[in-house]
Amino acid sequence: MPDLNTEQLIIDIPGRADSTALSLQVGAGETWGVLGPNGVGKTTLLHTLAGLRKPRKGRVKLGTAALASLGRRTIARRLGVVFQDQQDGFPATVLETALVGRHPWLSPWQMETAEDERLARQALETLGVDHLSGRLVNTLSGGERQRVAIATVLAQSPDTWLLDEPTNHLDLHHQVAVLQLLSEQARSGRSVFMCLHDLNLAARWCDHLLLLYPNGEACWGPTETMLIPSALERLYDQKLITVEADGAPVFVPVRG
Ligand SMILES: Nc1ncnc2c1ncn2[C@@H]1O[C@H](COP(=O)(O)OP(=O)(O)OP(=O)(O)O)[C@@H](O)[C@H]1O
Repeated sequence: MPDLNTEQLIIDIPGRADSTALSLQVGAGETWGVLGPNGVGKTTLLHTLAGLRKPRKGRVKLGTAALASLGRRTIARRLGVVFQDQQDGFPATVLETALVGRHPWLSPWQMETAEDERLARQALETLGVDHLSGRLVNTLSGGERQRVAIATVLAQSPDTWLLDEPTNHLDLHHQVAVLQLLSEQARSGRSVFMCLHDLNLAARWCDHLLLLYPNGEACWGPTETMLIPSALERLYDQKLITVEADGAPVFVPVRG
């Protein structure tokens, strides 16, 4: 039984014709990458999968249940979302922010317990931002904020992770550390579905890819079947050179 699936899903982008209907089955243990050029609808898709936007057609299901039939708390226990450039509504410390990840597991008006704090601190430590726990999030660097956002979802402990550009703002070491963490989450039976701009990171870390083309076409499947240089060149309107490194293809843009 896939954790997250879509049935003939068409996302709603105002003023744009219907794109290819997406019937995706994101299984437990799988890591999916969504690739496509700017403005193609990656974020809109992620928001639709999170239940934050209504599909134009079709539906999203969590397990056997239609997402639209589930309450926000149930969804929040099962789906964790890392948004692109998350803006904080009010000033909060790093620890308070990570504790928000525990809220779906509390009953209304219940205060966080010592165990919630332990889990939040542990998540901050995993992302290497525990030394910042007393700092206001709005004083952090872009990469530090991104790691706090990921730690918050780690503290939430959902079955399914949805991430919009999780490597944004991260240096190379932290990009790899975050992708490694997401792979470990998948290995422990969770599912991971993320938008990525870096084709090579996606090729290396994702076992499934969804390609969204500007003309509304889409295709998806196991990564090795999606890494066809001509298809990737058409995706980005960019000539590529393919080389092999560490037993896997690496795509380098042609200069000029
Ligand atoms: N509320 C809205 N009203 C009108 N158009 C919108 C709205 N929200 C998004 N769009 C448009 O929908 C399209 C898809 O946007 P989306 O953010 O999903 O793209 P994306 O693939 O994530 O892009 P990027 O790679 O630049 O992050 C864009 O052309 C965007 O301008």
